[in-house]
Amino acid sequence: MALRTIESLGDLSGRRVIVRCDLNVPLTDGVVTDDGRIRASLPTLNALLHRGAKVVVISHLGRPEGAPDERYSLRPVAQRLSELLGAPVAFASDTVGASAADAVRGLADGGIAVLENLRFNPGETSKDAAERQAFADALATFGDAMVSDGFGVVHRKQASVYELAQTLPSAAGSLISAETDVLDRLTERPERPYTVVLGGSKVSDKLGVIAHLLPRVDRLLIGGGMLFTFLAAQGHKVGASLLEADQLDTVRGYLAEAEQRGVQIVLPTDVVVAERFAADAPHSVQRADALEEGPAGASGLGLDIGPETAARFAELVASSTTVFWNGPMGVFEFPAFAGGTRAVAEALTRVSGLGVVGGGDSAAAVRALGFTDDDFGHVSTGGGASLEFLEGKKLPGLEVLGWQ
Ligand SMILES: Nc1ncnc2c1ncn2[C@@H]1O[C@H](COP(=O)(O)OP(=O)(O)O)[C@@H](O)[C@H]1O
Ligand SMILES: O=C(OP(=O)(O)O)[C@H](O)COP(=O)(O)O
Repeated sequence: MALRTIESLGDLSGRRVIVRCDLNVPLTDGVVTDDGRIRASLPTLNALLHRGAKVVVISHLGRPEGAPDERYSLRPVAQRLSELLGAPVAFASDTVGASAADAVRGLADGGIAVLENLRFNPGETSKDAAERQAFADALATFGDAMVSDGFGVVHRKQASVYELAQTLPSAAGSLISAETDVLDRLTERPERPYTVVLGGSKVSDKLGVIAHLLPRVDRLLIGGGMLFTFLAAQGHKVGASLLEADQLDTVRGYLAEAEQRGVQIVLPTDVVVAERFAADAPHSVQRADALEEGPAGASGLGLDIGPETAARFAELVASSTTVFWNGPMGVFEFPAFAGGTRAVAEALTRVSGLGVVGGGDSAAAVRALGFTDDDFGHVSTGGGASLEFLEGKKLPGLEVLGWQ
């Protein structure tokens, strides 16, 4: 069954419509540094505003732990949204309290408000379905209908993604429709060679998808934070680099299975190692199987794939017909550690078939490095969500909208 569309919700003029967006954008000192996910939300928001709906936007930002935390406030995001819409956007300083109720009550037809970060409330991410439902019920008092458009979060069974869509009449927005259309092409019959490139820092989330990707892909290139768990699994030292020590056996299992299936898992042969996590940290290129300790007893920190690896990855990406890439190859936010990410991004622009970059930080990375969305086959707003979609997994945030 296909996703329910906004049309299925009937006439929305004068009705309160809650829109679940993924406005989880990078911020530095309270300033939005990449507004890609806000821009991606505009088509649905504009469509609803033009129909005269009263639009109530909800989103998470970062991973606060169920309590207010000013560092993760959506206020700067509401400000940027207002600039992009060219219209005022009301902001509520809580999510289901008095400020939210006031903001929603004050909405005119065609007006819009953003409520504070959903994850300031423990019910949003609770493991307990009853707690999630109670939070969804509180949110539901602000809407007559709900549009789900936060593609980046459809793999999360969270109150605003799942229970809320069951509680109110609900439908998918145009971003979710567009994302599923493209990713479907990668799941059904990807043209081969099909390569997946993995990196980033959400290592434990992403190691899990490898088991399901192995039967589907021809090549898996491993960079970013997760490469060190692979190196450690092969018995190499990784200094103070990111490491999931309890995943070593699992990773050894992946390496054995890949060999059996004839899938190439390509690991870095060199790594850029820094003395500390800082833009100006002294650094050097080291062999991946012999990462040296840092000076004065300090352990070295692997912050990027090395130039030899970057060239190899670029060659393997550019010679593939279908590529999905999630997760920067290194700490691209620091220019000294952006080389691997730049090389893979450039190679992805040369893919003859479909080259997709997915993930909040990955999309931000390619834009920060000077690429535009038009340079790629598709830029997805979801990293983990795309990966789980490509695994063929049933995603709660899509199933609840009628997807099968
Ligand atoms: N070797 C590394 N060590 C620490 N962090 C890394 C490393 N490589 C990449 N990163 C970080 O990974 C982050 C992005 O990871 P992630 O959130 O998983 O990607 P996405 O949002 O695209 O799914 C970036 O902020 C980047 O600095
Ligand atoms: O940034 C996100 O995912 P991504 O890093 O996988 O692209 C989404 O906003 C989901 O956030 P979460 O991984 O904290 O649930």
